[in-house]
Amino acid sequence: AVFSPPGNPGLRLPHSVFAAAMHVSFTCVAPQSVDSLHPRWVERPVNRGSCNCHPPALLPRGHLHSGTGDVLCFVQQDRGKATEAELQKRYGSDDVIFRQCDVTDSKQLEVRVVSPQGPTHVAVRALYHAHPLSAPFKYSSSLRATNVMALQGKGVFLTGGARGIGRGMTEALLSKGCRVLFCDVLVEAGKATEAELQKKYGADNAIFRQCDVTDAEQLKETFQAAVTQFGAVDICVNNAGILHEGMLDKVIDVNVTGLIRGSQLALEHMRRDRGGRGGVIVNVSSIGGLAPFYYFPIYIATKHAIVGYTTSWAKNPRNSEMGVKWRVICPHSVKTDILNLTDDQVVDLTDLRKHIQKLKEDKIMIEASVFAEAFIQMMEDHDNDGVIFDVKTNEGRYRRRQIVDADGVSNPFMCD
Ligand SMILES: NC(=O)C1=CN([C@@H]2O[C@H](COP(=O)(O)OP(=O)(O)OC[C@H]3O[C@@H](n4cnc5c(N)ncnc54)[C@H](O)[C@@H]3O)[C@@H](O)[C@H]2O)C=CC1
Ligand SMILES: CCCCCC(=O)/C=C/C=C\C/C=C\C/C=C\CCCC(=O)O
Repeated sequence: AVFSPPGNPGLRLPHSVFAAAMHVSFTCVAPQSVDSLHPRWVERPVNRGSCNCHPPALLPRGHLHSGTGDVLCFVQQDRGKATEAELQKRYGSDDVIFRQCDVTDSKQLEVRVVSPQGPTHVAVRALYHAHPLSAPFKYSSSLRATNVMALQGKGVFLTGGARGIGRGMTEALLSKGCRVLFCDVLVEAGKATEAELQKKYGADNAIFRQCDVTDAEQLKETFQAAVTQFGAVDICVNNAGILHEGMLDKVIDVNVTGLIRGSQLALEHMRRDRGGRGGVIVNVSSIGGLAPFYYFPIYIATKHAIVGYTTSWAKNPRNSEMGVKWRVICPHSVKTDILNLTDDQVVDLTDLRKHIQKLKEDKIMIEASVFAEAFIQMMEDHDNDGVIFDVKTNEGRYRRRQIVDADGVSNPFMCD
């Protein structure tokens, strides 16, 4: 079942109704400028057996899927082999495979573009077609039976976005075509981030509002501002958090109460059974929400609370009726300002500093941008209820690790 879009008779796209019934997702990529005109793109046409068609060497790492076998085919044997070697080093030899194949030869395509991993993959018929406006243009259908959530055009509300992980996630979401209203108590940093992001993604798409998540009224107004701005909030990321063992009430107010209020606002707004259009609520916990660490017991307690709260909602049997998904993220260590700790903030700063130093030396501590890439993969991979993801250090990708419980925990996702 195929149709050709008006004005582009050479393109044959699968009919979406059939695609949904078969649990197969199809992607059509229409590069127009930078990447497509890059000389390497022209020289190295790629036909990936997954959902994008950019040359891998130019792709941000987060765009490459992991785990279940991407098959690349190139016409040129030597270039294909070099790319395979480069990608296998990064993603493992089972994950990326090169086959020489001319996609204009349908026999070759069917026979060669089959993963040796067998039955989970099927050969795809890819169409290779010169786009009249730019460089070679092609599309391929996905080898994977995953349900990809399109982020393009989604309205996002995110707390604690002026810097660090929140800023990283904001920028990553914008780069996927989301429109983000992010808030923070840090006005100067918030405005500076807003100015930078607006330059890149447009003034209507990246919006900063000053807001303290511990102030229920302010939080409600700021959430409402996002709804007004975007028409609806589809994704709510409760990320704001602090670490200070000397400030019991404040830490609980920000990390737990503020996050729960943010989740409640989002749930009420998104619920399909109450007129909303559904959505995803993402709460930022920590690896310290899953295990004890003696340096900051109060902080750890709040992060356990976040896991408990979010996973309890994730277990609600009415989630599909409400159209709301719950995600809890548990990073290990990400290079941000939260690391700039003073003596009164933790139990044993001298010892903790040694650990932090070691994490840096061992390259276990990751950049916020790398973390954000994996976050995007988690968001796009929409069939992942009950799955734990881990993020391989500084590789910016996640790997499905373990089904926790079929109807249980949504997505703790750990940077280990
Ligand atoms: N960096 C790391 O290694 C890890 C961080 N996390 C969590 O990630 C989240 C983000 O932290 P980072 O980016 O690392 O730290 P960060 O300190 O750079 O960012 C936190 C942001 O939240 C904002 N914020 C704090 N209190 C607020 C309030 N009352 N209202 C609104 N905004 C407020 C801060 O101003 C800041 O911009 C936090 O929830 C943190 O607990 C979790 C595990 C590891
Ligand atoms: C290992 C606890 C991680 C908690 C991460 C977190 O939510 C916030 C951390 C803020 C500052 C310190 C950052 C990282 C290092 C922390 C602990 C190192 C301990 C390593 C270990 O014992 O495995």
